Amino acid sequence: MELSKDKEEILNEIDINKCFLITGSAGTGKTTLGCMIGNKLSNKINKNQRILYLTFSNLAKYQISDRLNELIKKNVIDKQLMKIVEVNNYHSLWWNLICRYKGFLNIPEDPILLTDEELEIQSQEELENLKANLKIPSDYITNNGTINKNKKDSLLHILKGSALIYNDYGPENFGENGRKFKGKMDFLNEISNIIMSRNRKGIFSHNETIYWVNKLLLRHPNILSILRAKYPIIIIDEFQDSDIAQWEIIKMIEPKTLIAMGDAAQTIHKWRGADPERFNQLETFSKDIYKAYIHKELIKKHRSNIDFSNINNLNQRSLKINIFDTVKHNKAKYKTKLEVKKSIFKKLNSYKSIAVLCLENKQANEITSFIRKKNTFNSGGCFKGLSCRRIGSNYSPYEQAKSICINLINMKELSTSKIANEIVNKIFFPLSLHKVSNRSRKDIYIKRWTDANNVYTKIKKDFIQGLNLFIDLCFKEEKRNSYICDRMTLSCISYVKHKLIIYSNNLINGDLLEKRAIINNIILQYEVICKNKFNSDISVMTVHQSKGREFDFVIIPWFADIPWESINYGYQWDMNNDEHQNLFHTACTRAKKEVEIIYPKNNFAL
Ligand SMILES: Nc1ncnc2c1ncn2[C@@H]1O[C@H](COP(=O)(O)OP(=O)(O)OP(=O)(O)O)[C@@H](O)[C@H]1O
Repeated sequence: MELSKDKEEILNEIDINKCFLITGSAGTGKTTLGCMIGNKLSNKINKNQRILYLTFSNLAKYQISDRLNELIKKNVIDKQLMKIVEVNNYHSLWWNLICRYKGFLNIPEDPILLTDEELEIQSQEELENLKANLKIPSDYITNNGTINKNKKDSLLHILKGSALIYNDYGPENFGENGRKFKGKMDFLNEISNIIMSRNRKGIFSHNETIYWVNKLLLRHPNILSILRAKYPIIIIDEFQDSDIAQWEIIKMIEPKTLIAMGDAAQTIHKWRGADPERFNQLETFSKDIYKAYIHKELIKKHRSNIDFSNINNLNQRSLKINIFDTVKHNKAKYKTKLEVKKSIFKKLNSYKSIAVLCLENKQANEITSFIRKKNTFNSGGCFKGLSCRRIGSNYSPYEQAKSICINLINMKELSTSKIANEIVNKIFFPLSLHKVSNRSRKDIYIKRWTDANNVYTKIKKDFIQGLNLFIDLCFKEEKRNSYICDRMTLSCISYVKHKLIIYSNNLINGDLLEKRAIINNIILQYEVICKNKFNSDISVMTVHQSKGREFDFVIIPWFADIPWESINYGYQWDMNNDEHQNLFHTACTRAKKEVEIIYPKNNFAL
């Protein structure tokens, strides 16, 4: 890989005890450069230390691991780097710390993380209790005594954990979500107590983990020192999206060398506290700590020769439909889905990777089902069903299977029972296998726990039979979430199943490194097979989930200033809102070759 001059300069200058801010627009190679920086600094740490490559979400974590693998394959970086660099996201890092140091936090049980569904049920119940005890501020209650429908979501939102950090750092620092609670500190305090008592029983949601890590590090300087010693070098990707609480912890760790990378134009988490002001805060912080603070701007774009941030380079397709006419909204939706599928068919053979990027999950789910289904028309004729991946969905077997493999690589001990635990936890996360009492879960969860426990026991007794049971449960989960199991899904799961069986046979012989290499290979082959087998790689996701990814062809459906669902409900593109401008910019710049935007006549969002 040829290095542009700007990157060469950075790699020459990079050294320990320095703080770097590397900015650059989409596709200028920030993530790639982060991997190379890790490579350059790898000889500056000892064998017990790690370079922490920190990012935002699970999906972004996989992106970085993929990039590392790619660069190893191209011999740009050393393959030993996989063992030196720990790629992690904020949430997992916090969660690992809580699990490891639970005793210091007075958390008696083995802590468990609630699933989204569990958290929803739990917070609904807590909201009802608050209402029954007249603890909800009057402006949330309507004249007939019910909770205001529009405000209910924000109440549930703080009950799901955010109240703790709003209470600690001030709600005004957490974007639109937090600002709704400005001036309501007593109420936030009340909710924080509810959440804390839930946490003290060992039950958590991701949202409050950062609060506990903050307390842990403030109260136990020795733990902070351990962390500081373990991660002398921290590289942060997508720095523009970190919130104040995340930034405070990085400042506390105060790594010897800090490298932050970002692009203000891709700030898409303002609604929850992201702020490009972080760039200035980094500079201020670095002054007293580091030998040097260096800001570099990457200029050369590698992803594409076309500037997709320029509206003139986008193909715009107006649907012959006027939403305010006699036409039903459902018909508008149907036409959009049809248009998306038509575009995919047209480009299937020209482009290797195609992505449909939506504003919201619901839209992405509907489009996924439509693409996977066979569609027949009244006028005769039909569209056949196509395999496509729904990236970002919690239970997508494709992502599940891949994350299982990645987790296997990261496992310190490799034993059958570890693998069993890992697999079961992935699917039935967070139902802790030994700790869940019948009283602590509703019937449906007890049922799922029983299923999980069966897989666990089976895998320990007979690995292959256990895996079969696991695969069956994957399908069951897939159906529960009403995604159609298509050829791609089936093929992915059975491929991983097959490879895991081979892997289990290898468990008997070979050393740890060899085993890790085997799994590493599985992931690479898995990706290649999926792409080759289905000749085109079609994925559907939200724009948020597409962060850091790239595709030959990007389709943005329903780029309209009215919501997808109906004109009174749902989420709509609002290009007067700078966060939406950034989202649109992020979506368009995922493309390497072509972008197509589809919208109903007269409702183009720009
Ligand atoms: N020095 C280089 N030479 C050639 N190609 C490169 C180079 N650096 C990066 N690329 C390629 O350019 C593309 C974009 O790189 P990368 O994802 O690292 O950019 P980025 O700045 O992190 O993008 P984004 O901000 O959109 O996430 C990738 O396909 C990568 O392989």
